[in-house]
Amino acid sequence: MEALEKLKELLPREQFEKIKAINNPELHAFLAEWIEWLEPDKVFVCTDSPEDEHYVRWKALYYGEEKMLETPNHTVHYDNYYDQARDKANTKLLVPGGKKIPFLNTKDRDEGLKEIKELMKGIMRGKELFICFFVLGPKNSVFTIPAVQLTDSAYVAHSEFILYRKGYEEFKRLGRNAKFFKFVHSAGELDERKTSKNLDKRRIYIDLVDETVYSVNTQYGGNTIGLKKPAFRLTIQKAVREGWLSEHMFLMRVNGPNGRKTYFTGAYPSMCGKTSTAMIPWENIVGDDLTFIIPVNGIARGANVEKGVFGIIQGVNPEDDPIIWKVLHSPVEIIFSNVLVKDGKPYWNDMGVPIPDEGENHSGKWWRGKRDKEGNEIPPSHKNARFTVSLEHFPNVDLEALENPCGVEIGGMIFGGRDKDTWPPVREAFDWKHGVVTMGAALESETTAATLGKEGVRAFNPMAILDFMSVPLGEYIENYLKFGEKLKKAPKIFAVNYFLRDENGNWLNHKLDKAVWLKWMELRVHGDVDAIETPIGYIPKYEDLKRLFKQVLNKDYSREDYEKQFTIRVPELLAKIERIEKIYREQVKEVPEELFEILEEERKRLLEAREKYGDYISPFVLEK
Ligand SMILES: Nc1nc2c(ncn2[C@@H]2O[C@H](COP(=O)(O)OP(=O)(O)OP(=O)(O)O)[C@@H](O)[C@H]2O)c(=O)[nH]1
Ligand SMILES: O=C([O-])CC(=O)C(=O)O
Ligand SMILES: [Mn+2]
Repeated sequence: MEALEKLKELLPREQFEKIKAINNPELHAFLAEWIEWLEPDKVFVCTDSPEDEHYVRWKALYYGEEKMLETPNHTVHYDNYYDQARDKANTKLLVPGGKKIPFLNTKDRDEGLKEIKELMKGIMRGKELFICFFVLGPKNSVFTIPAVQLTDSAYVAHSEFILYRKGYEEFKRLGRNAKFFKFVHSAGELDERKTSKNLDKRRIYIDLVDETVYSVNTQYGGNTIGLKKPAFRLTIQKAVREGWLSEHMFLMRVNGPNGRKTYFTGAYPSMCGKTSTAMIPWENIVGDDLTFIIPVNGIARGANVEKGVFGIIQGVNPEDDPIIWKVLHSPVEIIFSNVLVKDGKPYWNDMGVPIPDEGENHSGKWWRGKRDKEGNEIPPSHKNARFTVSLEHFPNVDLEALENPCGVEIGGMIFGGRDKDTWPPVREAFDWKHGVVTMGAALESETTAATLGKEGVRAFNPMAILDFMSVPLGEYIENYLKFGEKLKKAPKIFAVNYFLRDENGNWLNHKLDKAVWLKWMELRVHGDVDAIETPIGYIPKYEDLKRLFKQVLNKDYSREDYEKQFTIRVPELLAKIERIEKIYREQVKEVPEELFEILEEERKRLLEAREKYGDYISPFVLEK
């Protein structure tokens, strides 16, 4: 039977008409196949109308996946206690023959599709299926990628309305020409708290051939929100094939002297400061997690893939994050997830105000001192508890940049991670390739609560993207190196480290110091300040930072602090090169030879410097 005829049988008239209005046989076939397979009791097709969005929002409450809070438009959602982060082990790339690719979790495509189909057969009995259309990137632009989401979670659909641009009209406009991504999600059976129950059958399978992602028996956003991390695997593959960049990066405007606007991207692993950097007072946010960068007439132009924030709430306090704090306390549409709720108010760890001793949280009824099955004390909120809100509600959003179909010109690209002892707080690469290799491809960071598993382990995480990598790493890096050659003027590359510690484990920097590093980088993009040449790139001069600390933070910055922070730590840097080289030689294997040459040059520079100045080199010595 023809797909459209089948859909006519499967759907009530009103819903069918909405699908019929999109002239795309591939879409019809996909929907007919899956609606029949999932066996929902009810189907709702979302158009771009405010009524349809409202319907989804309402259903999240009606089905109990979200609850109302006291402030209008605020809701809370809980994920299962053991479903609080991305499940790396059960997230697999389906590739023909199950080809083993270093650092990628692959599975035979046929086997994977068979397994996921069996898990999903009839899984929506008794439930309502939401069919939603969105686009990645600004509408009607070189960045736009349409996507269709099927989900039985009104919470997931609701989150997507907050985070992505609506795409029903775009599907209608494109008709048969739409090349689109597909996402099929089911939260599976729910318990009495409306959280996914069958976590042993949690699976996130990415079909790279058919550009479709399946996610089942989970609700946590990182596993389920199709257009976020599931789509990211697909866009990385697409970007590498087509010669552009799809990155785990914030996008922000740094305001220079005399009204100058300079745009930066920044790639830091999950929970390592993208949101807190892009939200820093003084500057303007465009995006906080995912950026597309496309070469247009020799210029690298960037756009936010999303239009909202799925941000970490722990630690958000009125002093360090005044803007987020204010938005979280205003009556705009927000979903709080996995926070403590007492008398209709949300609370979270380290919020800088007193927190009640009991209430409801991700563990159910909670009291201070409560322990879980493993004997661990349960904090008020989960470390990976988050808030979901549209960027339009932030007073610091750069709306023009967010909506510009041509994106914005990227002046600088930053890499950073959780590194307690090796990299200085900020430095600039000698050139594109030096930055790509020694800052991007060599990135390491300690693991965090954004993924299930042990925290605080130093791990190789090139470009902060390893969790999402979907092509062989060597190909990804080659694409990066070549990208620079397509540009008349390549963005400057920088590396930052917010997480340096002293011998006693104390942070060497305050959370707001990054405001100064940003201003310095902005000046460097335009050649407005000199810098000190070191074996690992250019670092700031003390006088410039002293002036900027005063100007930006109204703080005195001492020579001692500067020296401690910017000392070139030769043994640690050499050890890092050893580790990275070994990983690329022995594990990744197929890598452009250039990567090894660039690492070798850096090693040589470090060895020569050690000969001259010793293991720990003060920046004042190098300045001379
Ligand atoms: N010590 C220290 N911690 C910081 C700093 N900046 C951010 N953090 C911590 O980093 C964590 C938050 O990182 P986010 O900015 O929300 O993370 P993100 O990179 O946006 O992560 P995802 O949304 O998971 O991709 C919190 O635990 C912050 O306290 C800093 O300058 N110093
Ligand atoms: O995708 C998520 O779960 C949230 C996020 O940004 C990340 O983990 O990098
Ligand atoms: Mn992220």
